Amino acid sequence: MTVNTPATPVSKIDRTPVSTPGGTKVKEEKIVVTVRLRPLSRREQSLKDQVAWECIDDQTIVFKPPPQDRLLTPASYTFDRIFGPGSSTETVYEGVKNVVLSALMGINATIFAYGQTSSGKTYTMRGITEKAVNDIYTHIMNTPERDFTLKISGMEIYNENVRDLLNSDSGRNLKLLDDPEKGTVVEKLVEETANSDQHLRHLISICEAQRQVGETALNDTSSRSHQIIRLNFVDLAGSERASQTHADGARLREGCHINLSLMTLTTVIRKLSVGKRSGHIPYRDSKLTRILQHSLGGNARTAIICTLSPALSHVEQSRNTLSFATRAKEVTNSAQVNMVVSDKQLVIHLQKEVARLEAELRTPEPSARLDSDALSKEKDLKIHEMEMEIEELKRQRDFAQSQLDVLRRKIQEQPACHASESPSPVVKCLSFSGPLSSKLDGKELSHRDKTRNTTGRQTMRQSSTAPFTLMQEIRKLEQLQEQLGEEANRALEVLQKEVACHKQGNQDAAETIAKLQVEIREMRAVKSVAKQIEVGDMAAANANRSVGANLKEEISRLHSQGSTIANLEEQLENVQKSIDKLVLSLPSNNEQSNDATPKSKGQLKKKTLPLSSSNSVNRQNRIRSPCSPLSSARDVLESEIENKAPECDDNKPTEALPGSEKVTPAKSEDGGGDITSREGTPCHRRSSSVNMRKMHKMFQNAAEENVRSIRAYVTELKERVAKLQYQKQLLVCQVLELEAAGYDLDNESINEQEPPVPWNITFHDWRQQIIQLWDVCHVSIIHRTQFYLLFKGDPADQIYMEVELRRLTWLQQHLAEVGNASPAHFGDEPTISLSSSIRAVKREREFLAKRLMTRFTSWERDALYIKWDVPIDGKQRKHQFVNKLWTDPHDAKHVRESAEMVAKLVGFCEGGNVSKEMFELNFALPADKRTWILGWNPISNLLHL
Ligand SMILES: Nc1ncnc2c1ncn2[C@@H]1O[C@H](COP(=O)(O)OP(=O)(O)OP(=O)(O)O)[C@@H](O)[C@H]1O
Repeated sequence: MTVNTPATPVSKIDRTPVSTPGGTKVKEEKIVVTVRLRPLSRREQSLKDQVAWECIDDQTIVFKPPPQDRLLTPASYTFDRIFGPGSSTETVYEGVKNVVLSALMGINATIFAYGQTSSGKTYTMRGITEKAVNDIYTHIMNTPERDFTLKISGMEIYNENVRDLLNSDSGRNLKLLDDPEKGTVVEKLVEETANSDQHLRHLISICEAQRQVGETALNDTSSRSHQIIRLNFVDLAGSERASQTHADGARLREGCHINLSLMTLTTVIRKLSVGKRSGHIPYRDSKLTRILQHSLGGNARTAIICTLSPALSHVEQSRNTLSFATRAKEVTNSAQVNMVVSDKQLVIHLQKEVARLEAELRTPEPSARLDSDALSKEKDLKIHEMEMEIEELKRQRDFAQSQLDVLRRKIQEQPACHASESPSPVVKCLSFSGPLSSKLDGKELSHRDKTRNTTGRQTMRQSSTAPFTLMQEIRKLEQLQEQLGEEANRALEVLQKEVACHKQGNQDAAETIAKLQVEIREMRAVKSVAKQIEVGDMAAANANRSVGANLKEEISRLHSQGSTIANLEEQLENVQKSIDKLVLSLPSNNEQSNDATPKSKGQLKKKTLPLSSSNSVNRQNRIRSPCSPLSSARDVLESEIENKAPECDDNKPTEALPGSEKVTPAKSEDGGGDITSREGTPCHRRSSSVNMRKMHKMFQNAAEENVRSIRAYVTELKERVAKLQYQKQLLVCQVLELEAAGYDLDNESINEQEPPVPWNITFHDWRQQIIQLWDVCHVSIIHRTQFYLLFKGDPADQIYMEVELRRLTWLQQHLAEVGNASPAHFGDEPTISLSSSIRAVKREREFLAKRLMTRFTSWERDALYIKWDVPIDGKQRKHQFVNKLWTDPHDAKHVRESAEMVAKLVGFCEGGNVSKEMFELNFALPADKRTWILGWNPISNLLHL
């Protein structure tokens, strides 16, 4: 519920304090956070769910796990007020009443309910609204000396579209505009004047009736949109898990939007809770946070009512809600009295304002200077914002990764039979089937190695999960993938708008733009196909069939999706290329230099480099996703190995970029032409002193800059989609291996599992196996070097280690089968034989010998020969030297030193400029033997050996 004081725009008062009877003192205060625990619902009771929460006093709520759930730890939380299952809505209202009533003193006030679906938000907000209307009208009646005009507007945000609840004819997607005076406004939103409390109630009931409501498994009348009644009453849609709501089709899509905007709300709250050092606050990432901006850390008093279900089955969601509430407690708002002025005061104030504007018009120069200062500040701000955005993206990625690790650990700790409802982590399990040859090319794995191998495999098999857990994993990953898809769509929408802006007055780029638009359209088409497949199949999988049968279906379904997703990646790649081309072809790059100090040719060239907002982003742009058939990693590797000057110089200062001077383009939500300012930036006064030409140029620069940031975003998305796809593939392989190992997929019973082996032990075990397999399979020594230096035991690397071990084991088996026979063929492509591998390694050594001559001085070489026991007067010492590298897999020191030496020779910096993701993991199912054998990028090809 948000109550804005009518009449004077808030932002104006923010900038220009006037003396008012209430004063303009800014009062800093924390958001009021209360929690309401509802009783067990009938549905929960019928499912024999248990109460897991207890309100031990007015401010403390405690999680009490039932005795049988020993793994769950008790926890206690404290808030401004806690309302137990027996509390009436009237009592809950008392907890927030002060905030509501402050609206009558001229202060913006917002009350909103937050909680998972079916936790009681609508139930609570209805009551709060009713009570607030009563109190507001009581106050109006008791203050006859003043005239009150009460206006009401109602909107809902449904699937990121804003809809007017009081005017159903206004269309399904109202635009959000950045009004320099009022902040974010919803275009064409109807404001009705309420004549009486009855009329107000009637208008509120119209809003209620218009709102999107749908049935889910958890709530028969689940709100599918966020409702904001500006008077205003905010009722958010609840966060939800598809696994629990059994949502599919439209419901699932709604759920994604709901979760996305709630995620942004959470991010905003989290950042605000850290205080000033949190930097950029991503209000603009969702319409909900954009509209509620004033209520979140701004000029408003805000109360949040967090609603909880007491059920044990929802404990995780309840904990999330409470952690949101804990963060929210730390957020400080700066509420101030907006406007309680008499007409006389208003006239005086307006006269002063007119005088000030007249003075400004008479002296245009200083004001122009002011503008330019403001612009330069904005430029810095924009750069800072972008850096923060990148930080945030990285944080999200790391967070996802750490979540994955936590889940992994959890599943290892839990007996698999507990995994039925809770989300299951991706469990890495390897179980090898089929006979493995231990004899290759005269090299035998020692008895110790064989034992170790067996132990390792047993360990991996013990950590195998039950099939149904794997299936849940697949589902979860698919949901994540769909969310990413939605994000990609949003990025593309923004991109399309930017492209539309470029169209004007940028004829050279017209062709590229047209192509880009076609690509964007195509990409959307691909995505929707992918989505249809997913949604349709998820519904099918919901049928109550045996887990084994479902798993098999999942596998064939994932197979059928493979090409669609590859297509999607390809399209993303194309979009990215076109953006690059577009940026390169922008005429303003040259125009801008006319304005500034003349620059050298080299500097001008740098200006056309694609995207250089940060080193890491640039690097990502050069990275191909791990499981993609396309690879730009190849380019990276080439440039690094050959020490070519890279095309993009990450370290160049951003001053070289066009568009670093910042004014956010004047545009509305759909790319229209209003002149606007960005949130958090000072508003621009319209003044005759503004140099239109300069403005135009700045707008164009800002638009270009946006295109660049979108490009970075697309890159990030691409990487995330790829990783997800990769994890999915891994799961499928696990299922196949379970099957191959004779696991009865139709039988859900799970063998007793032994305690999990700590990752560091597993890591050393796997790495040793990998090193030995490299040796017996004669794997590229450059590849060994890269791999060895990159993967040093970080739990996040488990997936790479696993794939490598899996691939090498297969390769070992394959080489044992083909032996020294001439290369077998799969289709038209020759595959690897032992002799071809040996030849390839030999060529690599020759290449390294050459590098030895160019990379080291003769003095350094002599020192190396002594260290590596190469006779000082021997022949072909360089060859003798390189032939000693990577020859003893059992000597850890030798392995490490070999890796370091090869890294120096080829120019890899340890842990530095080589990214893990650059490994082109053509992770294919064992059935597709060709790609499986080729596995990692055949590095010798890159070196043209
Ligand atoms: N405090 C309460 N006491 C009794 N019943 C409640 C309480 N809170 C909620 N309920 C009941 O629980 C059900 C779900 O509540 P409600 O629709 O308000 O949830 P919600 O959080 O708004 O869900 P959604 O996000 O799906 O819209 C309703 O039937 C409602 O009547």
